[in-house]
Amino acid sequence: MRLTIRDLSKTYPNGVRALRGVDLTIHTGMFGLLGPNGAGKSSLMRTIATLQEPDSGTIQFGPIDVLRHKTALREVLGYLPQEFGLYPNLSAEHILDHFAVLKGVVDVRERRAQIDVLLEQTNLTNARKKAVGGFSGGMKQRLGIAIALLGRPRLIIVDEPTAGLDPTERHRFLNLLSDIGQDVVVILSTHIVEDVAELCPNFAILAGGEILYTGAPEAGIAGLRGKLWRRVVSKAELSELGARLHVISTRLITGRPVVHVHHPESPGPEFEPIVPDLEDVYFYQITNAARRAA
Ligand SMILES: Nc1ncnc2c1ncn2[C@@H]1O[C@H](COP(=O)(O)OP(=O)(O)OP(=O)(O)O)[C@@H](O)[C@H]1O
Repeated sequence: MRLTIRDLSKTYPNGVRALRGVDLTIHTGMFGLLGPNGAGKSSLMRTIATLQEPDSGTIQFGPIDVLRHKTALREVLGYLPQEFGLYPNLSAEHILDHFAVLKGVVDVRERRAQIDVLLEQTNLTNARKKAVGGFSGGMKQRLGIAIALLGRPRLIIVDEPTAGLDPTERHRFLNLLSDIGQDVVVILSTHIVEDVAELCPNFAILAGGEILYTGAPEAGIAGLRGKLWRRVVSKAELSELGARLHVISTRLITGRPVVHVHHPESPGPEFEPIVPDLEDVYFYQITNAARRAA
């Protein structure tokens, strides 16, 4: 199954252009959608999930024309939104049962079987009878993904699922996602570059409602090889450097600013070459778009 998005645009009534001619082709497996706050990620996820209408454009999932046949899409969709509420007094098992009915899993035995498998997969079997009000953030997210997986969806959308999770829970969640993403389309929307680097064979960078890059992480990294340089600078030098060179990021390392610069050859003897990573790809694309717009 393939998800094809063409020329998708959305302007909210307050004039914010959240999506500007988005084109994306997403194949089976894990696909990362990276972007800063306000990039338009949730707007895109909600539109694919048929929860809001675009102004123009098309979305095709396999044989389904998503914007015309919303019910057909919903039947194959598992969606974990950025924020979701759960009745605190109900048990995980009870909540899953409730959502399974809503998803159309009407046969009791089939429902029980799916719930057992999902509780096991999300490591919640021991907590199945506990009220979810007492669940940790990680447990709630795992229950969220279990709910999203009910009814065996073919398209799974998870919107910023690891925000607020501690490293152990984050890894547990990411491992779970990568297990799921073998034979279905999984879109992981996030502003955490590491999540994409660890999991996604393909990804896109969205900013200001536009796709800035789409491809494999390694291809993005290869495109920067030999063109990135670093230097420790004084705080006073920062703005002068920024005016002269394409500074893609500034990090404080033990309190001293270290700049990463994009340049076809060494910008000077004080600079040393660096091996690019996905974070550099992300910052390069974001700053490049800002420079084009300036
Ligand atoms: N219902 C709405 N009405 C008006 N503006 C909106 C609405 N929803 C989102 N926006 C605006 O559209 C832009 C894109 O927002 P969106 O939530 O899609 O981005 P995002 O990439 O998911 O951001 P975040 O990572 O902060 O959740 C932002 O400027 C946001 O303020």
